[in-house]
Amino acid sequence: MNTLKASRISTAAGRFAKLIWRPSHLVRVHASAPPLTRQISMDAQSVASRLSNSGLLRSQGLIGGKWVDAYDRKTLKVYNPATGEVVADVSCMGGRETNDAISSAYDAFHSWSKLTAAERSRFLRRWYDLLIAHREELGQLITLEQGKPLKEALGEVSYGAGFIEFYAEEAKRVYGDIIPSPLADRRLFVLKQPVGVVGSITPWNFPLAMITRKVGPALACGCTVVIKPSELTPLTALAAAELSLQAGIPPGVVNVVMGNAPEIGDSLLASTQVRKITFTGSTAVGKKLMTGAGGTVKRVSLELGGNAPCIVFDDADLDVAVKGTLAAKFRNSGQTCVCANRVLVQEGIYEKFANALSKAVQNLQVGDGFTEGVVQGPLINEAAVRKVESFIEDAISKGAKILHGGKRHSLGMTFYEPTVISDVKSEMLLSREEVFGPVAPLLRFKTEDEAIHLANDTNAGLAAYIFTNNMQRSWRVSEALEYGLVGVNEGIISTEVAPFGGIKQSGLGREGSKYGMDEYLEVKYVCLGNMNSN
Ligand SMILES: NC(=O)c1ccc[n+]([C@@H]2O[C@H](COP(=O)([O-])OP(=O)(O)OC[C@H]3O[C@@H](n4cnc5c(N)ncnc54)[C@H](O)[C@@H]3O)[C@@H](O)[C@H]2O)c1
Ligand SMILES: O=CCCC(=O)O
Repeated sequence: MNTLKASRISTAAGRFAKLIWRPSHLVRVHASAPPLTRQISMDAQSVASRLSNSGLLRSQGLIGGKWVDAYDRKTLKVYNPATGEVVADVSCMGGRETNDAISSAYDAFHSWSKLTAAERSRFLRRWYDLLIAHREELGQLITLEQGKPLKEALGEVSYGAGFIEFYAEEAKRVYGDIIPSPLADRRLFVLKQPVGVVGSITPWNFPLAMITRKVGPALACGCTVVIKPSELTPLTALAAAELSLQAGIPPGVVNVVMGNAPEIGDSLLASTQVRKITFTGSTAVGKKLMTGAGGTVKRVSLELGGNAPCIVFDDADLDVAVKGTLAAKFRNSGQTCVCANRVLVQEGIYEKFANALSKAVQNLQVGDGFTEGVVQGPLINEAAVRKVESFIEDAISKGAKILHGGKRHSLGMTFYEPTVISDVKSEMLLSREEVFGPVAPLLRFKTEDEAIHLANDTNAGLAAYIFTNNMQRSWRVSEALEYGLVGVNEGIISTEVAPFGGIKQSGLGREGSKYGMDEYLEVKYVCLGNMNSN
């Protein structure tokens, strides 16, 4: 049995919370409440049995406030990627269950949207409190089905719950407008109203936060939701949904279906009752959904893949650049959409930076996310490892050199060695596509203009990072980068209070912050005429 130290975080001071990544973990730190530390001991099996006793290990879908099996009783298996063991059999649903979930959400919309903002806010706040009260179980569940180290998983729970807290507050700030009328006998108003039923489709890499980032603002605005989590990681979504019921959120406001993804997606797209699709995942699936939404002219928000450049200039502080790159690249074993995908290094600092990064990467401990000290978990599945292998083979065949790692880890399963690879060129797969694994490819550049050109030479436009001590350069380059998010001398920039989203083929719309509310609101213009009559 492993002994593990988990950081426990107070629920106070949420607004001042920020995400940080230390080589050893990702946690959300609260300004006024230092984390307490306590010992917990566990292995995957004892975690599963404890979760089962807590009532949070659910295996059925949630439709209209009831836990239901797939109508044909089919199930699908959820695996622990660190061990290959089956964690649970969950309902494998399809179109019929999705249609019922949509009807439940549609019925619930009429009453939920009519609550006062303060009432919806209180429901969300109670949900947030429960997510935080069950932080440890939720963190364990994330590690169990997704594989990330427990400390990172606990960080995700705080981050994910933060969206519910933030939007509990934001619910009360949906303001309309009064427009000065061009005609004396008219008054012009703008109302903001909820979009309606929202279909929310999410990936496996952040099993909680990618859901709460959508559902928080949707519920705050008065919308109801049908959630379709990834089939690889449905357990966290189901546990969060169970807590939404415990928070008193009325039946039908939150529904969860999972199983046959294309069938569920098609039902959501075809329904005229679903007024919006919000999707986080690959660009390929996002494009399909965007096309499909055209049939019923639904609103669409898309958070898609990235190809983040991390630019290290000669004038950067070497330690800051190495620490920031390590954080931006190796968080969740390289499996985040904002992970640095290409590290562009100016020629004057290239050798020093390559050596320092390789040295730092040697210290990243790989293993089961429940083992103390582990900072790199397994990749999600065999296909993910094969993708990394093929990208490395492609790069080596075209002249790149491995500085550290470069192969499967001796632990087997889907563990891959944290890798630094130099002499990467822009025509290699590592530069063209998202590797989604623990590989830092180093590319050399000479001038600022060349770095900007290389960085923008992609269809993606999600996150970019710059390391420089020159203030003017940091402004110039931030403005020139065709990306939705830019980190300057910082490798972890996500927080619920700031807008998150991409441009170009990385997506449409923003999540988090006050801007995240607009995605779930319609603007209605009301003209009040004949004002001069008695
Ligand atoms: N921009 C962001 O905020 C963000 C965040 C996390 C992940 N991502 C991206 O997600 C990708 C990794 O996640 P993934 O492998 O789960 O992506 P994916 O596109 O394969 O799957 C995402 C979700 O879509 C569902 N899906 C697949 N086919 C579908 C269909 N035809 N109709 C409806 N739903 C369908 C999946 O079951 C899953 O729930 C990466 O490209 C990553 O960059 C982006
Ligand atoms: O993988 C995408 C989300 C990562 C984040 O929110 O920082």
